[in-house]
Amino acid sequence: MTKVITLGQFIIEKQADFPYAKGELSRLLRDIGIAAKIVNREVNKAGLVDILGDNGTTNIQGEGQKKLDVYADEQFISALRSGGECCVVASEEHDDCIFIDSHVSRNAKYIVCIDPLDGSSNIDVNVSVGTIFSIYRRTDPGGPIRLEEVLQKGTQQVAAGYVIYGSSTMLVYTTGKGVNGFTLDPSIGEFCLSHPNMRIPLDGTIYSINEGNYVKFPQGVKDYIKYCQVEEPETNRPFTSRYIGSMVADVHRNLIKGGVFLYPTTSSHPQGKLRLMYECNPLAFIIEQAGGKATDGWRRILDIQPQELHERTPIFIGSIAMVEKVEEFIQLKTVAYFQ
Ligand SMILES: O=P(O)(O)OC[C@H]1O[C@](O)(COP(=O)(O)O)[C@@H](O)[C@@H]1O
Ligand SMILES: [Mg+2]
Ligand SMILES: [Mg+2]
Repeated sequence: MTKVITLGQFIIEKQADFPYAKGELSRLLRDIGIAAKIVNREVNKAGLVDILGDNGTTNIQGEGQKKLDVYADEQFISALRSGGECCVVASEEHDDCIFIDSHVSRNAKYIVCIDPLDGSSNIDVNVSVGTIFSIYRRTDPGGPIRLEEVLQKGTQQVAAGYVIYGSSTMLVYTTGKGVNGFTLDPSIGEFCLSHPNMRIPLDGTIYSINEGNYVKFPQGVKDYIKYCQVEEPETNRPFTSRYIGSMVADVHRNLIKGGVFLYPTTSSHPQGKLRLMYECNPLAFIIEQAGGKATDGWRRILDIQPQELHERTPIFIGSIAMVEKVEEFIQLKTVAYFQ
């Protein structure tokens, strides 16, 4: 009988890795786990409760908010507010930071950036969706919180993770010492360690991009897609195209099977579509910790200095060999173009 290790037990156990830890980060991860269970409960019965469809509101991205976007946002913020370890939340669903000034969190030193519900276009059609979170420590504890303390580079993350609400519900996270995955066992209501020390294959045969935008892509990306589709058995090509349309689910698949997820600039999204602070940085931290790579075609995602809360970036993330091939095409094309 394999020993069941719950998320709570694992977090406490791993706390020993951090000599100065006082349990605050552990409690913060616990709070996120609790909110994930509550959101999971609604996702699982979405068709039976009034949680499908549009909320009739728009967020700062100009995107229509889904009822589940708003519900998930409320659950995570309320768990972080009552948990007491978080002093400010930056959420996809709020224009500005939410400063948590409750008596329990007065001395809280953690900052959470969150995409409460990722893959909104898949909510109503019962396809995997997720939650993505990124955690930073305050840089100037004691003083009034300033936006600069939120706009830290991805390299400064102390933890990051995602929840995937799919055929099973999993929580995958890192604190900079490897990546571990936990599956929710509904019979005991606990996330249990199911994927210890996750490693992404160095190479793969899956490419993941919304080819419907092909005409809008930079030439280098178009050339890479053509490269993937060439018949050449020695290099396992043509590769397999897989695109779920929920970043969490596409990146999770590639983490397990190998592959590359691409969301480049397009003529409709000249900066890229996906958000640096609560989509790209946390997933880049996880994939790097699992032995993969994440870039914007030129720079390491984690080295980008954020300027705004909701700024976007192009992203190429996954197996090292595949991401480096994408970079080759992007940089080659660009260099040739300017000569
Ligand atoms: O429909 P597109 O343009 O392919 O975009 C899909 C991408 O947009 C997203 O849905 C954006 O995230 P949100 O759903 O959190 O806004 C990603 O999960 C996904 O990878
Ligand atoms: Mg998202
Ligand atoms: Mg979202």
